[in-house]
Amino acid sequence: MRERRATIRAVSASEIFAPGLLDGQAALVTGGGTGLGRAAARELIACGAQVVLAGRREEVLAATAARLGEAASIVTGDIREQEDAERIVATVLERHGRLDLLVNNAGGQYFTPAEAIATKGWQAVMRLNVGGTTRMAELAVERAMRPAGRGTIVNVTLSPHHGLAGMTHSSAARAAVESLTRAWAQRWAADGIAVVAVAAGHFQTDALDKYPEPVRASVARTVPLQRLGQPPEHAWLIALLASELGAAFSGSVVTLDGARDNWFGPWPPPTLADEAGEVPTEQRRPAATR
Ligand SMILES: CCCCCCCCCCC/C=C/C(=O)SCCNC(=O)CCNC(=O)[C@H](O)C(C)(C)COP(=O)(O)OP(=O)(O)OC[C@H]1O[C@@H](n2cnc3c(N)ncnc32)[C@H](O)[C@@H]1OP(=O)(O)O
Ligand SMILES: NC(=O)C1=CN([C@@H]2O[C@H](COP(=O)(O)OP(=O)(O)OC[C@H]3O[C@@H](n4cnc5c(N)ncnc54)[C@H](OP(=O)(O)O)[C@@H]3O)[C@@H](O)[C@H]2O)C=CC1
Repeated sequence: MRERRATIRAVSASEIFAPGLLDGQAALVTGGGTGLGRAAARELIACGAQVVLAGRREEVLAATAARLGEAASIVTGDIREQEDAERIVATVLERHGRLDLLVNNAGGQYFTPAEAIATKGWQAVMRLNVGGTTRMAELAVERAMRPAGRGTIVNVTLSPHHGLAGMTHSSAARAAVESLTRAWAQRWAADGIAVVAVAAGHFQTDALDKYPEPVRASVARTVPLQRLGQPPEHAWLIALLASELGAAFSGSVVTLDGARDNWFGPWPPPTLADEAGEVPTEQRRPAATR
C-alpha cells in the first residue's frame, strides 16, 4: 500500500501563533515522518493546515500521522525518482485540490573527511539534496502553484555557511540549494510563488544518533547558545513562512542556528585572554594626534 489516511488524534494549539493562521492551506512536507519534518508538520497542523507527509518508509510515516491526527496523511516515495515525485505531488492534489506550501525538508549526508568522499558518495549527496529538492520544487510549481497563482516553497539547508569540515559534500549541496532558492524566487515571483531557504544549525533530532559519538558529544559546544536547537523552534519558523509574511521573505536564506554561522569560538579566545580573562586592548593615540 503506497498511500494511507491517518487515524484521528488531535494536535494541541500552537504555542505562539493565533488559531487558524493557516486554515484552508494544504502543505507537503518531505521527510515529514521524522525529526524536523515531523515537528514542522505538527506546527502546520496546529495552525490549521492539512499536511501530507512524504518519505520512503511507510511505517515511519504512518506512526507519525497517527500521532498527528486526521489533518495528516501520508504518501510514500523517493524524491530522487521522477515517477515517485510526480505521484507525491499528484496525491496532494487528489486529496486537497491544492498545494499551498512545499517544505523541501528531505535531505542529508554522512560525516567523513573531505578527501575520503568517493565519487559515488558525492553524487549520492548531490542527487538527494540538489536533485530531489529541484525535482519537487519544479513539480510543485508546474502542477499546483503556477496554475493557482500562489504558493510557498521552503528549502531546508544547513548552517554554518562558512563550510563544515566532515560534511563538505553537504556544504556544497546546500550552497547550491540556497543559490537555486534565490534564482527560483526571481523566476517564479510573477506566478505569485515565494521561495525561501531555512538554514538550520544543529538541531536535536534522532538523526544525530548516526554521527560519531565524539561529534555528538561536542556539537552543542560549537553553538554560541551552547545548546542544540529544538525542533519546535524550527517548526515555528516554517509556520511563519507559510503565513502571509512568507511572500516578503522570498529569495531569502533565513538562518536559524543560535549564532553558529561564522562563530570561531568563545569570546574571549583562550589564546588571547590573560589569566583574569581580560583581552589586551590597543593603546590610545596621544591626544594631540587624534
Ligand atoms: C566536533 C564538532 C564539529 C561540528 C560538526 C557538526 C556535525 C553535526 C551535524 C549536525 C547537523 C546535522 C545535519 C543533518 O543533516 S542531520 C540529518 C541527517 N539525515 C540524513 O543524513 C538522512 C539522509 N542521508 C542519506 O540517506 C545518506 O547519507 C545519503 C545522502 C548518502 C544518501 O544515501 P543513498 O541511499 O543514496 O546512498 P548509499 O547509502 O547507497 O551510499 C552511496 C555511496 O555514498 C557513500 N557513503 C554513504 N554513506 C557513507 C558513509 N557513512 N561513509 C562513507 N561513505 C558513505 C559511499 O560511497 C556509498 O557507496 P557504496 O555503498 O558503494 O560504498
Ligand atoms: N538535525 C539537524 O541538526 C539538521 C538537519 N538539517 C536538515 O534538515 C532535514 C531534516 O533533518 P532531520 O529531521 O534531523 O533528519 P532525518 O534524517 O530524520 O530526516 C530526513 C528525512 O528525509 C527523508 N528522506 C531521506 N531521503 C529521502 C528520499 N530520497 N526521498 C524521500 N524522503 C527522504 C527520511 O525518511 P525516509 O528515510 O523514510 O525516506 C527522513 O524522514 C534534512 O534535510 C537535514 O539534512 C539541516 C541542518 C541541521
